[in-house]
Amino acid sequence: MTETITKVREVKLFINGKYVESSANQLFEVKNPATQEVIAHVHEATADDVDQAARAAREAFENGPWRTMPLSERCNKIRRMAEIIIERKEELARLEALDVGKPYTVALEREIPRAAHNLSFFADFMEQQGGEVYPMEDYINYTRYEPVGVAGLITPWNLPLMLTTWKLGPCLAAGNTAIIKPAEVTPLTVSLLGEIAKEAGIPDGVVNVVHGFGGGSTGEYMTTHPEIDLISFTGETSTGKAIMKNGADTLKKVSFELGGKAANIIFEDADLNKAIPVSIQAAFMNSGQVCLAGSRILVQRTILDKFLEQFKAAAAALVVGDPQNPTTNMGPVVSKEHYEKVTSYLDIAREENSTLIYGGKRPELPDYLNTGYYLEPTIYLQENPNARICQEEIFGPIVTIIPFDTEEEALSIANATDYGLNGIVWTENLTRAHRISHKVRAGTIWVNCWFVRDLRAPFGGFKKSGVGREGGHHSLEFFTEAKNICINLN
Ligand SMILES: NC(=O)C1=CN([C@@H]2O[C@H](COP(=O)(O)OP(=O)(O)OC[C@H]3O[C@@H](n4cnc5c(N)ncnc54)[C@H](O)[C@@H]3O)[C@@H](O)[C@H]2O)C=CC1
Ligand SMILES: O=C(O)/C=C/C=C(\O)C(=O)O
Repeated sequence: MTETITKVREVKLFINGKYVESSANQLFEVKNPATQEVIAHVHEATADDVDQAARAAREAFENGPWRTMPLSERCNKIRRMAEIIIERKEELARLEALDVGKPYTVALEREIPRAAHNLSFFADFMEQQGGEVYPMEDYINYTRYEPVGVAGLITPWNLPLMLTTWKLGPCLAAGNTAIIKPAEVTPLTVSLLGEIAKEAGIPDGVVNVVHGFGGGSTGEYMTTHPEIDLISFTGETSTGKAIMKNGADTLKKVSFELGGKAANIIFEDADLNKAIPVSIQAAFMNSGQVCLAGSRILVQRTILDKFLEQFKAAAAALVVGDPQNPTTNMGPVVSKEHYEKVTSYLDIAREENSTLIYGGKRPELPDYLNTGYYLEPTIYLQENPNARICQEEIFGPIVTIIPFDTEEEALSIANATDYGLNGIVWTENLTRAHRISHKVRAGTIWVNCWFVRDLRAPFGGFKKSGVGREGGHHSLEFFTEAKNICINLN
């Protein structure tokens, strides 16, 4: 292993253009999920530190040049951030693989480029925005979209740099200043965003990064701080509820992208040559730690045996191993706590009389990975769509296949969930594709594909999968205040 991988880093806060230490000298450890080795000592932001960050961000917003500089200048600096991310992409991908346990190749080829694109996309998109004009007989109204102020961006551990920049891009393009808090288990790549912003010429105080935990720690200090105007959050549904409650006293604007339990519906006329490999990705990409995962596979009974045979063979072909190895398809799950949660579903599945089709135990691995949080890609068959493994977000490499007979039954199972982030449909019948897409209650429906993203499109969840939408003008609306100006023409 290279020195970049094995060294233990000290990760500091980034406030007002400088790396600073925790004011209470509180540090916590971060471990490599593939080996349990300590990889970082991270400074935890106290209430005072969050206050410092909020003051710096407020000062940069009110009195700094950021929100008033020419739009092209602001957007050029954001695009420069994107370029720096690409210039540092191998380093960032190594860190993401080390911290999250995701395959290096996936981070390098997919997530880090997407992180850069999140920034450059919103810089370009912002520059293309027009306005609204409402003429009256003797008056004319026109609208301006002005930045809201100081934004708190709280992100999860599954796609750290990608999900943080997905919020940071529109936040900065609209002229806000930001305080970012990555998840405590995966702070490494996001901890570099402050210095990347500074190198790109973004003024001090505009991008601040704090580290720490959620309730009773940094996350809560942010959601209750009066100088933070809005919170954009991605993570668990119950955390979204806590943030909403904590943000109520200061009337924060909130946007939440929360959990999911997507139905991946495979009709008998599906092209299995396409459906199987994509469904494998949808089930096991990032060890199933994706809110968009197709974790409930609804298969029409007429093709069930064929599907099971091919799906099982494809799962068995996945290479589970060292995330840093370029041939690895699947690494460990992110942490001990999460491993315990995910593997508890093996017992639950057994108690619910689910049929184990594949996996269900630790894979055989080289000795140095023996302490890693590994689970084989695991497939269950379950006839009862109300079983816990069919209803709860496991967020790990466990997928459940649920048979159905008719289209109506498939729809009813697909919608019988508290979540509604996305759905997936496999059919060669165009009218059925549209019919099902209209009836599944979820924010994104992918037909004969999965995780295809156009950043202009709305992204977010129905029901308990979210509040608000991200993407294109939806993101910009969240990060701006609309102002109407009415001019008397006489
Ligand atoms: N995108 C998604 O849908 C994700 C869902 N999850 C689900 O959530 C479960 C727990 O994972 P966690 O990382 O613990 O997710 P989480 O929702 O608790 O954490 C996400 C972020 O929110 C922060 N946070 C937690 N509590 C907070 C609070 N009260 N106030 C402010 N910030 C707070 C965390 O420090 C982290 O930065 C997973 O097992 C998985 O089921 C986890 C990550 C992403
Ligand atoms: O493509 C995106 O913007 C987001 C993808 C995935 C998540 O939000 C998630 O897994 O949390």
